[in-house]
Amino acid sequence: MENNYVVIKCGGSVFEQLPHSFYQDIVTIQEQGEWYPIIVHGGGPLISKLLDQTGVQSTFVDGLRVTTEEVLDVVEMALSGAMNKGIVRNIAQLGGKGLGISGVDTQLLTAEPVDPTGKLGYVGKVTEVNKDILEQMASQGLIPIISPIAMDNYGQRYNVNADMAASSIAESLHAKLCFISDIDGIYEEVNGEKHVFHQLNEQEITTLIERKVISGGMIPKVNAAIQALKHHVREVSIVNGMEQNGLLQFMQGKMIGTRINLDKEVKSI
Ligand SMILES: Nc1ncnc2c1ncn2[C@@H]1O[C@H](COP(=O)(O)OP(=O)(O)O)[C@@H](O)[C@H]1O
Ligand SMILES: CC(=O)N[C@@H](CCC(=O)OP(=O)(O)O)C(=O)O
Repeated sequence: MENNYVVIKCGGSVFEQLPHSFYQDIVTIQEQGEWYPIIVHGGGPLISKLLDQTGVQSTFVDGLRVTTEEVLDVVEMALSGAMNKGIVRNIAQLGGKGLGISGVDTQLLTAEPVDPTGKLGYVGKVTEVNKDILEQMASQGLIPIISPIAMDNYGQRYNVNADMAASSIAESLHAKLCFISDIDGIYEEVNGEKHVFHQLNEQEITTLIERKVISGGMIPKVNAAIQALKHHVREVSIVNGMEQNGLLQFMQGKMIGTRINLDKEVKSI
């Protein structure tokens, strides 16, 4: 029988504001034993801050950071260093056993360039996940905390968007996937007021991207969600990390944030 995994993607947008209860929810899920939590984190704002401090400009194409070797150094330092170990510490303070690794360790994530013409530089997309190592960690009561740096077979590093890394990992484990971000869900502004969509399907998402209602960092997130649902991921939602017990509500199947579906109907899981 297949194990039950939940991949929790923790966005850099919300990292600084995450309440204590967010980490407690993860430790609780792990202790209850029915689901194995796996954390994948971003850290876009920290990378941008460090690049600013070193005088290197960041440019984004459809939410993906154009990445030179110089940018890669900063990305790896920020993600596999400060961000990763910060989350490990927060989990440890609650008695959880977080093990922080990047996609480079144990060749967890193999990647190739997203854009073969080279316009995005060293931005990778995951071609293979070494899921055995995640299964071993989970079975030993460890919570994997993954920084989305990947490597190809020649040792070249890649900067992988954390939403895309989370979706590839969730696909390999046929997991549930929860994107923790800084918004109550995908919204549209109508007369200056934010209207949150509780559910969206692929067609609706395509229209919202064309209408530029969905933009920036939300583009890789929704594309990763759709990709995941097409490849064995059981359920995908975008949830505000500041929502008290938002993650537990997601696990209980409650309607929270924006639930993404391939078609109109919500499938029963
Ligand atoms: N339609 C939309 N609904 C909600 N957020 C959106 C939308 N379009 C763009 N965004 C932006 O996407 C951001 C979340 O993506 P991102 O900054 O990559 O966050 P994270 O670090 O959590 O992955 C929101 O803070 C918001 O600025
Ligand atoms: C290729 C690419 O864009 N990589 C991202 C990796 C970090 C990330 O995805 O962080 P968030 O989850 O906070 O957005 C970046 O360089 O910002």
